[in-house]
Amino acid sequence: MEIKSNQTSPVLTDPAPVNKSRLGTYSGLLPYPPAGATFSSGKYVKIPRKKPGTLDDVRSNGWLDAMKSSSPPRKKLIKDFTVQITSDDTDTAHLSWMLKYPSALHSFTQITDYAKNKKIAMFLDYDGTLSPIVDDPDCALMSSDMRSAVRNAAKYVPTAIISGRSRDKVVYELVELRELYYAGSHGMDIMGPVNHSATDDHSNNCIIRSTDQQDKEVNLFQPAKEFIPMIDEVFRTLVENTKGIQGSKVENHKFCVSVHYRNVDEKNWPTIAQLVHDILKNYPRLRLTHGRKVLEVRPMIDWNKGKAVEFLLDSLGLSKSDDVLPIYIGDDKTDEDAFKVLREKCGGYGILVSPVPKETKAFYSLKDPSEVQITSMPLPTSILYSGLLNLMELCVQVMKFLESLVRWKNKQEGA
Ligand SMILES: O=P(O)(O)OC[C@H]1O[C@H](O[C@H]2O[C@H](CO)[C@@H](O)[C@H](O)[C@H]2O)[C@H](O)[C@@H](O)[C@@H]1O
Repeated sequence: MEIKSNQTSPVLTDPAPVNKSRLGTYSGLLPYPPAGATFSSGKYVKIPRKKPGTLDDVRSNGWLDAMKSSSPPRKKLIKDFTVQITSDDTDTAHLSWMLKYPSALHSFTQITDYAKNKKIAMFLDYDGTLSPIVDDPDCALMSSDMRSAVRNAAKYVPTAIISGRSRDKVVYELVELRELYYAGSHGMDIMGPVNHSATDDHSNNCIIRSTDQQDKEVNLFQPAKEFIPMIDEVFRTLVENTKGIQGSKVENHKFCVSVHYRNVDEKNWPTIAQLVHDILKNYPRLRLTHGRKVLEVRPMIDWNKGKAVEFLLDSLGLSKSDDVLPIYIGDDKTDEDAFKVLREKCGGYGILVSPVPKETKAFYSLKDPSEVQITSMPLPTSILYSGLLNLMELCVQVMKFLESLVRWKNKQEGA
């Protein structure tokens, strides 16, 4: 991947035709459909509001369906999961899914055989991968064992965390490991290594040469920098307007905003969806994506976790060789962009962390292995146990994978 020196921005920040000359072509960026709008610079209380829409808006554009399918409510999942595991149909469906996306742990030898004589680069998502999905996003902590596993992996292979959260939150509050590279806000805020052989990267105005806390030279890449005031404005509007919706939570990730509805009564989902929809009408340069019980508002730029992987591989000097094996572990829709890049462009492996079969661009999967144990328990106990296991076990599998990798690397280097 090359950064062209004659460009001012790698990002499609303004789709209006008059600004086309500002559009960069970072790694073949393609424009999003024109939105033809300008930045609103007013304070959130002064935003000229378009007429609020009707709930039909969010029904007809599919938002509600996407919200309902964005990870089933935990109790329902556990119940279905527990009841269904005795069913032959589910077993068959699951087995055929596992044939398509085999367990990364069971296939570990196959992976390492392929990795022999290659440089591995490890990319990890945070929520649902390194920490279990919990009701309160502020309580999604990674265990100290997981932290050690990630730290050890980073001793052997360059390791980066690519999260939807703000980079600062992930680095300073959640992960706290200085030896990693980080991309926050779904890849729109990257702190990565300086690739001295890439001579022209610093001429791109989205890249700022900086130093990290250990005074190490780093590159800061923020392709949506000009959206910061807009995102802040939308954040404050959303906080204000969702005040009355019990259980809702809005997070500001600097380059994107998350509107959580995990703890909102399902009968109020249409209201929260419509509210976000109405606000977005005032910001045609922002778009919405769906995560796990979360609506994510982000700039309409052609940048995602997949592009972030490409950018980091390039920064690491690992983008142009066949002897590189990038591995990406993630659980969410936004991770699919990275799985796709690995599968189609980088010759790497995506690993999907999921308790249920899902369509994915990943190559391998990591799934809760505890279902066999819990069938033998009486139903209420099994529901309780599977709840606890479900929360923790997926992350434990990720940890086991990282530990296996470290043991293998260790052995290789000792050999
Ligand atoms: O890319 P990620 O690191 O996976 O971040 C995606 C979102 O993760 C967080 O929300 C999700 O996890 C929460 C804690 O388990 C959960 O309560 C929520 O329902 C999930 O959507 C984070 O709070 C979001 O801002 C991220 O976008």
